[in-house]
Amino acid sequence: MIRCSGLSEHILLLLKGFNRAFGSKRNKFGTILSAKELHGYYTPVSIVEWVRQKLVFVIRPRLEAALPCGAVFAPGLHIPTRFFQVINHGVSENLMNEIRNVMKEFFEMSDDYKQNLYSEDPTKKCKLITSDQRYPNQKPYLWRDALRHPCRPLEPWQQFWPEKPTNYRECVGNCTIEVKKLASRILGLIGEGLGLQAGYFDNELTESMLLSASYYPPCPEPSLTLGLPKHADPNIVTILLQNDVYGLQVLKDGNWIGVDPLPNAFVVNCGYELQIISNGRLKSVQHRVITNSSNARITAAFFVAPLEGAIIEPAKALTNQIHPPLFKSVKSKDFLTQYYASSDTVLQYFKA
Ligand SMILES: O=C(O)CCC(=O)C(=O)O
Ligand SMILES: [Fe+2]
Repeated sequence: MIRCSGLSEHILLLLKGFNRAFGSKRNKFGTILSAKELHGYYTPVSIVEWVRQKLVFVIRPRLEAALPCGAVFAPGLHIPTRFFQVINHGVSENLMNEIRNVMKEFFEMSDDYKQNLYSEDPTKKCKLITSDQRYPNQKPYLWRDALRHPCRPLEPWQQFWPEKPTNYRECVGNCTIEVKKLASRILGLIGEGLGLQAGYFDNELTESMLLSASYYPPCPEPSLTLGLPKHADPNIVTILLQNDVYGLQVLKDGNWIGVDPLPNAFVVNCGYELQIISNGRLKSVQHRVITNSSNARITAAFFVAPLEGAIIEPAKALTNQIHPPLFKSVKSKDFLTQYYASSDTVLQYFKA
């Protein structure tokens, strides 16, 4: 029987047993662990108080190119590594609330129901996973349940989505359509900023989408856990819906920077495959999720991704004698296989 990250005696004892091995400090947003602490799991190291800064660009009405997004991705400019949030993005507030509610209802359903969706089979595409099962082998302890399934193309997959809550399929289906439109607009701007032909991404490069909905319950020992460890996403772009609970952090110059939830905003970040296509001009940023002891955090990450057979390679328009391709061509499917084998070092395998 799974017990989805809800506290079991076992976990509580285990956590207490480690006696704050991270030795980390809290600020009002939860526990901040330094990069060094995370590399040396369980090794008490000096405490570094990370100052929380904003690393957030808000794209104002209708994502127009003249506004901050346009500036960030303007042609010819050095394009910095960025996470940004979009507001006024065209996805209705109602739909955003509905998806938050449906995810909350799903994760709060009985374990008996969720048991049917739970799987540890890495080849299974629609499944619920939980960190509970893997205690105590995780370093650090992860404190998250996640429901993952493809949501595009819709037809073959929708039948495997949860049947309950009863509006789950309709709500996620509608949200998928809207998020895809938003992703196309953002990628249109990114393409423009990179100097690519219009519609560069409107094809098999963005035809697939995976939903990963995460539930981070309150954790009695946030200093010993993470919701998600440090990682960078593999795909083209990720569009993330958060509830109002803080937890996402981005690694910038060795510091973890908090990404404040803005009401009804989506967080957008680029993945390694976009890094390859942009020939290194865009970077897939490392991020992680911290836990807190008082509020459940719920997010829905839509990973916009290529079809399995799509070829990922630096765009021809971005390479020449002065800027040779930095990466080899690779089928998206093979790239992902390598990512899941060694996510931190995956790009090294495809260096030209
Ligand atoms: O839940 C979050 O805030 C981030 C999720 C995430 O980074 C991921 O699923 O890759
Ligand atoms: Fe991520």
